[in-house]
Amino acid sequence: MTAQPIDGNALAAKLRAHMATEVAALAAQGHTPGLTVLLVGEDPASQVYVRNKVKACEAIGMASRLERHPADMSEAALLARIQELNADPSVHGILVQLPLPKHLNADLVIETIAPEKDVDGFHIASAGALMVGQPGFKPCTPYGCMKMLEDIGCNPRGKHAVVIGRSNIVGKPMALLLLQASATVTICHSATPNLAELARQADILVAAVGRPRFVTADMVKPGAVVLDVGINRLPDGKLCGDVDFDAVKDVAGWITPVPGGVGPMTITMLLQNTLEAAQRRAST
Ligand SMILES: Nc1nc(=O)c2c([nH]1)NC[C@@H]1CN(c3ccc(C(=O)N[C@@H](CCC(=O)O)C(=O)O)cc3)C=[N+]21
Repeated sequence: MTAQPIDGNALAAKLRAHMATEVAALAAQGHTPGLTVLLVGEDPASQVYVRNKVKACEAIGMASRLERHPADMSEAALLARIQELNADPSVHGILVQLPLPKHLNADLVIETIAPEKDVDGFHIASAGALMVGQPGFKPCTPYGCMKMLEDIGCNPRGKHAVVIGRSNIVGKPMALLLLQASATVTICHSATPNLAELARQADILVAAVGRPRFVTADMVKPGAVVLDVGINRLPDGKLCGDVDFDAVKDVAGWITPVPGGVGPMTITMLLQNTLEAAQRRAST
């Protein structure tokens, strides 16, 4: 059996084309959706990601601003800048690129973003809303994974979903979204003794571990949907997921590649959240 690839670039393009029409409608009313990305320091990977986000905004007609700040920016200055952006009506979404330099308290920085502009979905208010099923911004990577399931016609209801990883930005919100969609959810992590055995029971397997090719073919149930959230840079410079794609593709029913899978969907859902922030603002 050969798995069908889930083309994140194609789905992203389809969703972005639809969003572009909504952006144009808002712009015509004088509410061009605006995203401001704050980059502190010069981490080379962050530079690339941030540029991709800004380009993606511009491609669908959104206004995006990239603010670069020096690596030694003080916490007080960063918090003050976020407060200014909170008060700026032309800014609908604020994204502070992570990781931040060590001297900055990332939790405090994120909690300073106004929840209605938290398009990353990282604020405690967004996490809490997701936890109790109230409206709020969903973290972009798990949100994008849910869109991919929808696109291939995979309804999680009654399925066993296994999430490997328990981070606040992927594993935990992914599990909550799957639970909300009525899956039976298992979360595995580094202290799970029978991780391979649990993974093998998954109808939907989400790998968010951060270790290249962690999920091997023997950990996958034949026909399962495998979503690979990992973006690992190998010593040769190539990108590689958390799933051993070449082996797992012969077992799974569906599989996301890396690159070209979940990554482009993460950026797409950032655009979606920014669009929603602008729509809410325009209707008040
Ligand atoms: N506040 C904040 N929000 C984030 O969403 C955030 C962040 N900080 N810090 C860094 C990570 C990383 N991240 C990626 C998103 C898309 C791709 C992506 O589209 N990757 C392409 C490949 C790009 C390449 O070739 O390098 C793909 O998978 O096809 C990658 C990485 C968002 N992050």
